Parts: sequence; C-alpha cells; structure tokens
Amino acid sequence: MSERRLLLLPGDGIGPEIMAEAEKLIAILNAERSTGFATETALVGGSAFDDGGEAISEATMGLAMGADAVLFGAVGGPKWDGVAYDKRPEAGLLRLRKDMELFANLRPAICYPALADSSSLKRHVIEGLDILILRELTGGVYFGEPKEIVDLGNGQKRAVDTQVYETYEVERIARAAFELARTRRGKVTSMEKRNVMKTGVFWNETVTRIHREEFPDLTLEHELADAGGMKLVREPKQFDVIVTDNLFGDMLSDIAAMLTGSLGMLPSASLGKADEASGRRKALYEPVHGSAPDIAGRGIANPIAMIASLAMCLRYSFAMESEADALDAAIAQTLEDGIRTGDIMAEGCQKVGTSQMGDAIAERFRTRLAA
Ligand SMILES: NC(=O)C1=CN([C@@H]2O[C@H](COP(=O)(O)OP(=O)(O)OC[C@H]3O[C@@H](n4cnc5c(N)ncnc54)[C@H](O)[C@@H]3O)[C@@H](O)[C@H]2O)C=CC1
Ligand SMILES: CC(C)CC(=O)C(=O)O
Ligand SMILES: [Mg+2]
Repeated sequence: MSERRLLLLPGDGIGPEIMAEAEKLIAILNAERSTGFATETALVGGSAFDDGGEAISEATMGLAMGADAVLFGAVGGPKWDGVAYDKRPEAGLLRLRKDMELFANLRPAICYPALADSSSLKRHVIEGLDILILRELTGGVYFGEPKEIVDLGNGQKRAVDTQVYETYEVERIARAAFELARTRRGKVTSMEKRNVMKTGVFWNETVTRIHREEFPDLTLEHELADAGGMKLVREPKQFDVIVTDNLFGDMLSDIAAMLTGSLGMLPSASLGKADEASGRRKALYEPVHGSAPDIAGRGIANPIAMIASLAMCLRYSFAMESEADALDAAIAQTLEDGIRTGDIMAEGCQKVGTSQMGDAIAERFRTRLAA
C-alpha cells in the first residue's frame, strides 16, 4: 500500500496536548491495519512566529500543499496579543484555508446519548441531535478587501472589513450542502441576512437557483441568520444541513457546540475542490475550538474534538469508513462508560485528564479494530 502522508500542525495552547492523543490513534491504525500513515509535524501559529517570525513558514505551507491531509490543533493566545495583525497566530490558519482553497467547512454537531444531560439545554431539546453546519470558509468578511483601519487625520479613525461573495463561491458551497443533505435527511437550511446585506440577497438568490436547477427533489428552507441562531437553541432538531457564510458559520457553530455539551466535542473537516485528474481533495481537519489559554498546560483539555476530527479525516480523505465508524464508536463507548474530562463531567462519572481520555478511547478503538 502506498504511504499516506499526514501533516500534523499542533499549534499553540492545548493544541499540542490534544494532538498527542490523535497520534496515539494513528499509531494504533498503523499497527492494527497497516494503514501506512506517515506523519510529519511542523509549527504553526504563535509557536511558528516565535521560531521564525511568521505564523506559518513557506516550508510548512509546502508540506501542507503536498500532504494527503492536514491535522490541525489550535492557534493563538494572549502571548501574541501585541504581534502585528498579519503575523498573528490566526493568520497561519487563515493562510492554510485560503491557499489550500478549503472552501467547505463541515461542522457536525452530534449529541452523544451519554451527554444528553451535559448541555446547558434541556435533555429533550438535544437528545438524538445530529445536524451539520456547512460554513463557507475562504470568502466573505474574513478575507474581503479592503480590510483596514484608516486614520482620518481629525482625531477619528475608520475601520473597514469587507463582505464579498462571487457567484462561483456561493454556487459551490450550495452544491456541497445539497450533496451532503442527500446522504442525510435531505433538507438544507440556508442562513444569511438578506434583509440588511446585499451579500445576503445574493446568497439567497444563488442557493435558491442551485436548488431549483440541480436538486429540486431535496428540501430547501431559508432563515435570517439571527432568527436561525435563536431556532438553533430553541429547537435544533428541526435542522439537517445548515449552509451559511464564513462569519455566521463561525458563530453558529460555536453556538451548536453547546448543544453537544462542550466546545471540546466539536470536530470539523475543511475540504477543497476535487482535483480533476485524481479526484483527491485537499483537506484539513481541526477541532472547532481554539487554543483555550485558560486551561492550557494543565493536561485537562478534552481531546474528543481532535479525535473526532481524525475520524472525519479517515472518512473524507481516505474512505476508511469502517475505521472511522470504529473510532466514533470508541468515543461513544468511552462516554457511555462514564469517563469524562472536566468540561463534560457529570455526577457519578470518573473525571480524567487529556491523556487518560485519549488512552480510554485508544483502548476501545484497538478492541474494535481487532474484533
Ligand atoms: N481554530 C483555531 O485555531 C481557533 C483559534 N482561536 C484562538 O484561540 C484563542 C482562545 O480563544 P477563545 O475565545 O478563548 O476560544 P477557545 O475555543 O479557545 O475557548 C473557549 C472556552 O472553551 C473552553 N475549551 C475550548 N476547547 C476546549 C477543550 N478541548 N476542552 C475543554 N475546554 C475547552 C476554553 O477553556 C474556554 O473556556 C484565541 O487566540 C483565538 O483567536 C479561536 C477559535 C478557533
Ligand atoms: C481563524 C479562526 C481563529 C477563526 C475561528 O474562530 C474559527 O475558524 O472557528
Ligand atoms: Mg470559531
């Protein structure tokens, strides 16, 4: 079997702590299945800035472009608050997303049965929840130009961010949403602010047209993003696939994280377009959460978002469905067995640290692979 090249970018804060747990699972895969994962590790974010003055080096960008998939931890932290804007840790992640053209960010929010009481919402609201937020990742206000703070010379300044979307960008994310919905419950809810934003009007018209012309057998609904956010916490199970822009997707997916019990539970896959010759997509897998500076270095972070991101990597980059299922099942079993990090701790459960949670999942994963 040819080698599968995985680039590991642990990053900052809790990033290296949770990445170490994903590495245990990669080692098990190689041992039990001869999957031939070859890993290489590089710096990104604040740690890359400290090392070489940039949030990501050209050499690391080269490794990312050549890898079969990238596993990413998290970047950022107060240590780099004073760093120039274009060199801040988050700029490394934004460059990866832009240069690898990772336009489709899949953020599934699943409520594991064992965690139905860990959410701040009532059990009946979230029990059985399985929704997918599809966030446009390479356009919109995070990337639009101009993006500047201008000194007006009269004691005033003007700050500008620009929300821009072109036809091809909305068309391709809409198609991705419908294709994903076809493998699920067949319903797409598009969220924008067409009542106050031109990009919202354009987004709405484009998604509607793609639905009418290419996916008329599926259900399409529209929500204004603010009301959509309210419905996401009031009655989240009404949704299947939610497709939305870069900014609203960032916010709505952090909200959705709390439906699952903790931000430490939410994985993501960022996928590019398929290469015409090989059919392969560039891809990066990362937790939805950040570097959690408030708990970094204490060995208490929940590694499940990182581990579930590895499961998505197996599924989407390597078509290893049974291994991905085994990993997801190992996570569910660990939670059923009452093993919990602090963020999802409940009465009568066993409180563990990052490494013990990783070991518990690894043990159950190995057993399932061997069965
Ligand atoms: N993809 C990335 O690398 C992202 C990076 N960031 C960066 O991370 C830094 C911190 O940002 P925050 O706003 O504090 O967001 P955050 O997601 O790092 O943390 C928010 C809260 O959730 C908790 N939390 C997050 N992940 C957890 C885990 N795995 N286990 C247990 N608890 C967890 C944290 O302790 C904190 O209380 C900032 O520099 C921000 O820019 C933020 C979001 C995404
Ligand atoms: C660039 C990231 C720090 C933005 C973010 O919060 C995210 O992508 O979830
Ligand atoms: Mg975010």
